[in-house]
Amino acid sequence: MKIAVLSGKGGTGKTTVSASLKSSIENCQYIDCDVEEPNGGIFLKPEITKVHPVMVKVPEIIKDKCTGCGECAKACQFNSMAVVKGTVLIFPELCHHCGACVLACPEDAMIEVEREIGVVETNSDESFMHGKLNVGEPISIPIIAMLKDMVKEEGNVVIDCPPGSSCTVVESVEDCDFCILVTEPTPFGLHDLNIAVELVKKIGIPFGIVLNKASENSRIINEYCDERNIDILLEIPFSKKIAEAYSKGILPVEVDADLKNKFGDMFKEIEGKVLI
Ligand SMILES: Nc1ncnc2c1ncn2[C@@H]1O[C@H](COP(=O)(O)OP(=O)(O)OP(=O)(O)O)[C@@H](O)[C@H]1O
Ligand code: SF4
Ligand code: SF4
Repeated sequence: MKIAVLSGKGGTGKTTVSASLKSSIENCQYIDCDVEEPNGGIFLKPEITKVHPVMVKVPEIIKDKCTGCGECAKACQFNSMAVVKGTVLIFPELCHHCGACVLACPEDAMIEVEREIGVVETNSDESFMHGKLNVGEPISIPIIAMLKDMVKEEGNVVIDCPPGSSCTVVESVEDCDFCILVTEPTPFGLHDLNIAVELVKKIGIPFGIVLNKASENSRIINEYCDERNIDILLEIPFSKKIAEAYSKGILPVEVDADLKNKFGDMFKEIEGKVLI
C-alpha cells in the first residue's frame, strides 16, 4: 500500500505521524517529499549512501544563429524569457522545462542544457529516501517526480508530503492508495483541513484523519468530520512528553508502546478500507 500523509497546514504533525507510521509497520519504505524542509531523517536516522543529482533541462541560445525574432518568448507560457532589443534574456529559475521555446525557434538557435536543482538521497536498501531542493530554487516538482519514480513496487510506502495544497502536494499524493490528513484542533487547522479534504476528494483518493494535538478544543474537528462522515483514524493527545521527545529527534512511538500499537492498528484499518 502507498499511503500519503498530508496536512493543509504546516506544523500540524505530518512528519511526526508519517515517521511514526513507518516505524510501526513492517516492510515499509519512507519517502520524504517535503523537499524544501525534509526532516523525517532526523527521526529515522538513515545512513545516506547514495546521492542522485536532480537535473532539469533549460534553454540556451546559440548567439550566432539568433536573429532576435522573439518567437521563443512568445511560445513561453511561464514568462521565463524575454526578447529585449533583439537580445534574448532567459530566467532559468522560472523555466518549467517544457521545451516549447526550442521547438518554436525557426533558426535552430536554441539548445537545452542541464541544470542541477537538488538531490535525492537514499540509504543502501532505499527503505529511506528524501529529496533536497537547492536553496533559492523555486520549482521542486522534478525532485518529487524522481522520488516517486523510485517507489518500490513491493511492500508498503509512506510518503511525507509537503505542507499546503499546491501542485507539489498533488504530485506527491498521485497514485497513492490512501491519504492520511493530519490536523490539529484550532480554527487554522480546521480551515486548512477543509482545503486538504477538497483536494483529496478532487483527486479521488480515499482518506481519513489523524487528529493530532487533541485537546478540549477537539470538538471543532470532531463535528466537522461527523457532519461529513469522515473517519478519524487516530487521535494523538497534545502532550509535553511528545514535544520533548520531538526536540531530541525521538518519535512518540519510541517512548510510548501503546501509541505504537495504535499506529499498527490504524495501518490495519487503512488496509481494510483499501482492500474492500
Ligand atoms: N501530539 C503533540 N503534542 C505536542 N506537540 C506536538 C505533537 N505533535 C507534534 N508536536 C509539535 O509540533 C511541531 C510540528 O511537528 P511536525 O514537524 O511533525 O509537523 P509537520 O506538520 O511535519 O511540520 P512541517 O509543516 O514543518 O512539515 C513540533 O514542534 C512538535 O514538537
Ligand atoms: S523550456 Fe518552456 S518554460 Fe522554459 S523557457 Fe522554454 S518555453 Fe519557457
Ligand atoms: S526564436 Fe530563436 S532566433 Fe528567434 S529570438 Fe528566439 S532564439 Fe533567437
